[in-house]
Amino acid sequence: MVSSTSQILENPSSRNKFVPSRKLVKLPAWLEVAKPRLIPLLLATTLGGMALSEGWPLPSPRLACTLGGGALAAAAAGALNCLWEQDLDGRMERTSSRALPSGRLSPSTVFAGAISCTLAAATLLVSGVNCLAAGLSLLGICCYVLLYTALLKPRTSQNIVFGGVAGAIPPLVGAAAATGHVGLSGWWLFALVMVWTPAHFWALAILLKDDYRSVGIPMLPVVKGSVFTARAISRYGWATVFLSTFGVFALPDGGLLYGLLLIPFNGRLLQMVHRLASDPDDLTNAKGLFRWSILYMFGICLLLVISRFPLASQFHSQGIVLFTNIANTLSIA
Ligand code: HEM
Ligand SMILES: CC(C)=CCC/C(C)=C/CC/C(C)=C/COP(=O)(O)OP(=O)(O)O
Repeated sequence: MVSSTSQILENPSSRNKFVPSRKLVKLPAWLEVAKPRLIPLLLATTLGGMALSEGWPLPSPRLACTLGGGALAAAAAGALNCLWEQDLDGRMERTSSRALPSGRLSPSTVFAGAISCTLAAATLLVSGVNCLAAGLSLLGICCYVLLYTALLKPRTSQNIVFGGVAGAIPPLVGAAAATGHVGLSGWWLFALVMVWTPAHFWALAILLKDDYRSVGIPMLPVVKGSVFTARAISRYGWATVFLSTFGVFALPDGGLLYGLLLIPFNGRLLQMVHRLASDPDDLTNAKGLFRWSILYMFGICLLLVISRFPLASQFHSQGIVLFTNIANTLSIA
């Protein structure tokens, strides 16, 4: 049975289904504005950027400073986004109960918290990691708040395609923390998060298009409709699958295990993308893809880390020998 978006939004319990952890626990206002539910996946992609580097595994103090600094930077970015959009959030069903529009926090308090988190992040990253990691984190904050939130989101239906650069920066921070520079592998994961973002968010935007339409935000489903958006999601879904396979070569070791374990993740992603493209008006398809998009990206980052285990390296070496022997046998036959 297909529910309309307004029915979904009017019924708070069904709305919570779209943002899985929403129903888990009511967060204190000062924590809520930091958008903490995004941070684990942002840190997972940071870890992925590290695992792709020769510097893996990082010394524990540097690892802790990178993840702590990244979390503080993401919290600052989330708080500044909430500050910038407090009026808009107050007019949208999904966000109207947030701390600023509901008056549970004052703008000056949120601004002071955001600046404090930014300074703490910069201090932690400069002292415990390096200046490149700190600079990239500050760039991430600027891209999210200025490029996406202020400039692109209210103006173009491609806002999340270009604004997605903000969410793709954490892998670069991880690579910079591991080696002091960003190599091709780090840019590969940056590109993968970029092409993953449309499937992740446009699936949610289909569910929330009435909400976005009511406040004049030109998300793609509002401007072009669900059918057009589902087709666009399909293109980005295939691009994500295609690009994800290059992780076999981006990894310094263990690429073979990554490539094998990647198959079910990509199979499920294509299945969810195809289901949505075949019936864009069935909101359960959009909800399922949104949820899977998050698990998918967590899965990719987990595979990258697992691929750096010694056992994965052994599996890779033996696999190469096996393939070489098979190729030699076939060339002789
Ligand atoms: C411009 C790019 C992006 C946009 C517009 C976007 C948008 C959204 C929105 C609107 C939500 C629902 C939030 C809520 O109502 O509480 C959400 C949820 C989420 N996003 Fe994204 N997202 C983007 C990129 C990312 C990136 C790069 C990541 C991590 C790598 C990410 C991870 C998540 C997670 C984990 C959730 C679920 C949060 C929860 O469980 O409450 N998103 N996203
Ligand atoms: C390195 C670094 C700090 C990078 C920043 C990464 C970051 C915080 C990305 C967030 C992406 C995101 C969830 C956008 C949604 O904003 P929205 O305004 O569309 O969501 P909303 O409507 O729920 O407020």
